[in-house]
Amino acid sequence: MLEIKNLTIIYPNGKKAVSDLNITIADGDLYGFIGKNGAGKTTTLKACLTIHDYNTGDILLNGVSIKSAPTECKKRMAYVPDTPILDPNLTGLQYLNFICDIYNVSEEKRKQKIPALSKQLGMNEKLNDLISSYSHGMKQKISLIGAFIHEPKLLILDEPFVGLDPEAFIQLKALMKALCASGGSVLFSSHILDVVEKTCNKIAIIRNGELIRSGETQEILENRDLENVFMELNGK
Ligand SMILES: Nc1ncnc2c1ncn2[C@@H]1O[C@H](COP(=O)(O)OP(=O)(O)OP(=O)(O)O)[C@@H](O)[C@H]1O
Repeated sequence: MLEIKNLTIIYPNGKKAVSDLNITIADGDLYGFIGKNGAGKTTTLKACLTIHDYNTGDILLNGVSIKSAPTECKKRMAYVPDTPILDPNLTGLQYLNFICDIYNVSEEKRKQKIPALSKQLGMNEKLNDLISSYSHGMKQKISLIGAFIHEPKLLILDEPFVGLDPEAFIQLKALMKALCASGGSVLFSSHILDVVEKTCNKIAIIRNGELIRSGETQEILENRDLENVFMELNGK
């Protein structure tokens, strides 16, 4: 379980990007995080990974502050940013083995998971190519494989569907659901409201750094579609 409690983040230039934010992601939750450009999604997600510091409030993973045990917490999480930064001089396979080394994934598990995930996301024939030769979507896919490969308890994804082809799009949704069904959880930001509405059991909506709605998808929708709810909550 991840608890974001009264989180406030102010950038050094004085910009308050996140203000007194509270979100709880329980085991099994597939949690969609939505808001307009600049609402504070990426800043919040990066804080969960200790990439960004926070001014007040706290973020707890299974009751432990990520600030007090950052390495332990990060071992249980995976993160794919909206634009993955990868070493262009590695092949896809070398990158995946590097990730497996960091997370202590056994040889046996690698042999099973690398081909399976690569096939699922359509990268099996590209693994021996250099990352420098990959398109944006391929970089996205290899990063996603690297995130799923060590079976994180919590997967955090920033705009994961951008740039994926339709098949990978469908497979990613299946992988996310499977992770949640096995007791893990996923928190992801997206501007694709249709996917959030149909995939997530919970949704949080942020505006100008403040949480304006969160909870069970069905309760938020109340028989409307998410586009209407989103527009209404944003005063449109
Ligand atoms: N390094 C920074 N220094 C100062 N302000 C920043 C910095 N990074 C982001 N911001 C500001 O913080 C606010 C939140 O930005 P953030 O990137 O978290 O938004 P977002 O919801 O992820 O947006 P998008 O949907 O466009 O990706 C914005 O007003 C943005 O301009």
